[in-house]
Amino acid sequence: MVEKRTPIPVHEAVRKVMNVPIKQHGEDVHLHEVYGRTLAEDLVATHPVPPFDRSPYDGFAIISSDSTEATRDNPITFEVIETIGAGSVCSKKVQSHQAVRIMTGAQMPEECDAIVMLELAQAYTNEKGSFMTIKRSFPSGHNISYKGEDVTERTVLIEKGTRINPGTIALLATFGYERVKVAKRPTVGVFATGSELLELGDSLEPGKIRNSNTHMLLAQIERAGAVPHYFGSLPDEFELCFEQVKRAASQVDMLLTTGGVSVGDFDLLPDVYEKLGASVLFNKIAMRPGSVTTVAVWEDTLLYGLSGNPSACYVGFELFVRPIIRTIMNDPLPHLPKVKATLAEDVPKANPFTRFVRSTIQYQRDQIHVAPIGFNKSSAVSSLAKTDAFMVLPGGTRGFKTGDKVDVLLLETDRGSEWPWA
Ligand SMILES: Nc1nc2c(c(=O)[nH]1)N[C@H]1C(S)=C(S)[C@@H](COP(=O)(O)OP(=O)(O)OC[C@H]3O[C@@H](n4cnc5c(N)ncnc54)[C@H](O)[C@@H]3O)O[C@H]1N2
Ligand code: MOO
Ligand SMILES: [Mg+2]
Repeated sequence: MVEKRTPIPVHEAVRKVMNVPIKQHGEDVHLHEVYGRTLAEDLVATHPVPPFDRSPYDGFAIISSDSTEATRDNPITFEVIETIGAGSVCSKKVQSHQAVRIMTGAQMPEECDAIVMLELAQAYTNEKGSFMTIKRSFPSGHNISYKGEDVTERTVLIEKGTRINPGTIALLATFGYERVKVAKRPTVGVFATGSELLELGDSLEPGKIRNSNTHMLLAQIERAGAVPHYFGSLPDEFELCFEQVKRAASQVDMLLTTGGVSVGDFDLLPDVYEKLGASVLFNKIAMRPGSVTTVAVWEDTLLYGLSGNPSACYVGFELFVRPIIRTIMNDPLPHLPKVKATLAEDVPKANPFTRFVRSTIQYQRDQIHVAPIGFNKSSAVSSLAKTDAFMVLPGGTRGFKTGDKVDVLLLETDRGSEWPWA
């Protein structure tokens, strides 16, 4: 008798996976290597930015009250006592009707409270020294970039779990972080299973196909931010699969296999999980593709039996593996982000299971349009190359029409979502 499996709803399957206890670790990494990683602790401002009042222009620093009477008909002259560029500080005490020639970024002389741009002053030198004349008044605070105007001390600037982008790196550098505490990336092992599989350099033979899934998965693992570890391909031989899976599982945080999880004579993963004594969370989900996706826990390792069918394998990864990787990396938004989009063409075929249609999105004026990509069977590999979103069509008997609003899960974005499931 073929084993009868009971499908569970997608959201329940995701919840079961998310409930598995995971361990989060941090590590110190050089600033030049943290792009794309996630912060393992809040980034707090250790000093104000800028750290001192400074000039935002090349100009003259003055005491503003000296300029009050200045007009076109009553120009006022200042003695220029020093010139300072960014990085230098004024060495003299500025007296009434004195000015300091100051460049952008240089610290304000203590006594001064306004900056006159070079263009608004007439500078000259004679035997008595250097001078400049202005023909209008400047209020106190004119053209000053104040200490702390960008960032005040002790503000939490970026929360733990944020993915580090170039802007984050600028901020980290501002506060002198040479090494940054980031979330340790989990290592995710990958095995292909299937006696039909050829490797990349092999020529086609009757009945055989090249293994595409594991190479795709290695890239999906990287896209999710984890470290892929490729263990190779296994033929459909039970003892070998059992030994190899057992050995590999103890070396990684998660182990993915593709193929061999359905009910066929050579689908060996269910028996591997049984012999290991792994606890199987589910082995059938009410979704297409990827209904056979199986997840088991063995010791501290999550074992994913992803489908051998390429599209099913791809979807299974994004729905069930990605959020765990992101969670291990402290991401508070570990799931694929969900948006509403307008269907750009009819999707007539109904299905009782929730469908994740490999799709492409287009931003048109104020709307997102979504269209399925070509051949959309579970076995399809061609449609994956152009996939940047999954259209989520709830199970039921009806098809969907052009113009319908549908849910879409976005794949090509760093920013995730909280819980996209109803
Ligand atoms: N009687 C039933 N048959 C099947 C059922 C079922 O419920 N009852 N489920 C079907 C569904 S749905 C799927 S999906 C597949 C899942 O099959 P498996 O996960 O067991 O995978 P395999 O049988 O090993 O292979 C399926 C298919 O994928 C190709 N494959 C496998 N590995 C790779 C790889 N690394 N790269 C590219 N392609 C791969 C393999 O050659 C097969 O064509 O089962 C249905 N059957
Ligand atoms: O697991 Mo299958 O992919 O639903 O066609
Ligand atoms: Mg099979």
